[in-house]
Amino acid sequence: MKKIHVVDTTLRDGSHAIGHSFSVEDVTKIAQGLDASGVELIEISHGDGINGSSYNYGFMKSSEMELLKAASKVIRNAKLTVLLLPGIGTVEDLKYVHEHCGVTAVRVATHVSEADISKQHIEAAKELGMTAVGFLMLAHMSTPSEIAEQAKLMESYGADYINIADSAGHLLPENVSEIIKTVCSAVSIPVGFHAHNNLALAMGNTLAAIEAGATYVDGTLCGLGAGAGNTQLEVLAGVLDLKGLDSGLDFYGLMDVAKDVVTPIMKRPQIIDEDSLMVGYAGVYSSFFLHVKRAAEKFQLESRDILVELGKRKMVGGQEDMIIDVAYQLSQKK
Ligand SMILES: CC[C@H](O)CC(=O)C(=O)O
Ligand SMILES: [Mn+2]
Repeated sequence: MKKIHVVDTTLRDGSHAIGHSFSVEDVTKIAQGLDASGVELIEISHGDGINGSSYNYGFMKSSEMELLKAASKVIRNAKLTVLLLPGIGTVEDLKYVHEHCGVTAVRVATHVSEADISKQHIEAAKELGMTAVGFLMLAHMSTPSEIAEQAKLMESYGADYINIADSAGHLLPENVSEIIKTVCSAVSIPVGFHAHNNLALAMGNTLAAIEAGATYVDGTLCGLGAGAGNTQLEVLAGVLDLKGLDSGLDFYGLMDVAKDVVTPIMKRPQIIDEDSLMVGYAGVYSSFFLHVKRAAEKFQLESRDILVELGKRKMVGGQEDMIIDVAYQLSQKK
């Protein structure tokens, strides 16, 4: 039976969907449920990675360190993981969460064409004895062979696996297949995939990635995540089982945590509304979703007009402050 390693990012990507407002109690219950249900890596951070709590990205309700410490007390088997975007998070932050918060894995995320900025963070993680993952964001913005070159760089820094992120939820299954196949043949480490559901393709694209050779896949309980959310973890557990793939997940256990713990925390149903559909269609970073909604309200614009403009300008993660600028410019033209 083919082994599929499942990574949960409810407590990281999911935090984009609830304005980074997880409490210590939420994290404790969710991490405990995920660990007991066989999830291998549990990612907990601000939605934009460690140290993301700021005016630009949105402030967290509870401190990241507090949340990580609470999770590390209840996790028995899974690797407590953080996301780190070089420049937002630093090597010092990584050392701190490793030494004081029980973090044993890090996913170092860069824009799809900027793998070179992950070198010092991946190397530092390996020196600390941690699992290090190279995470390439906004995969639709590069060609499969360009992505493979970037993946090779991350492999050369010591990454244990490469994760390809369809951050805008813009890729079609055929695109995902081509990217994953090309990356798998370029590197000799495992390849993973992170989907967003803006075009209702998160599950389909995750299966296309597995078919093409990915052995690590991301999911979130209730699909909680940026834009229309991520691949719904409890559904994924059932689907992998039906496909005869070994994920080691407890399907019923995940359904219970989703229903009893995550659903009551959700601020809105994780659906594909007009705004998230346009995020996917225009190829915009899913994490921009709530920032755009707020800018649209402020300048009395339609979110879709802002999103199309952001797509045209090929805006990338880290340019959240530019959303207000673009909205202001559009309001002046009106
Ligand atoms: C800002 C980090 C980003 O949300 C990482 C991620 O999940 C993605 O690129 O999809
Ligand atoms: Mn994401």
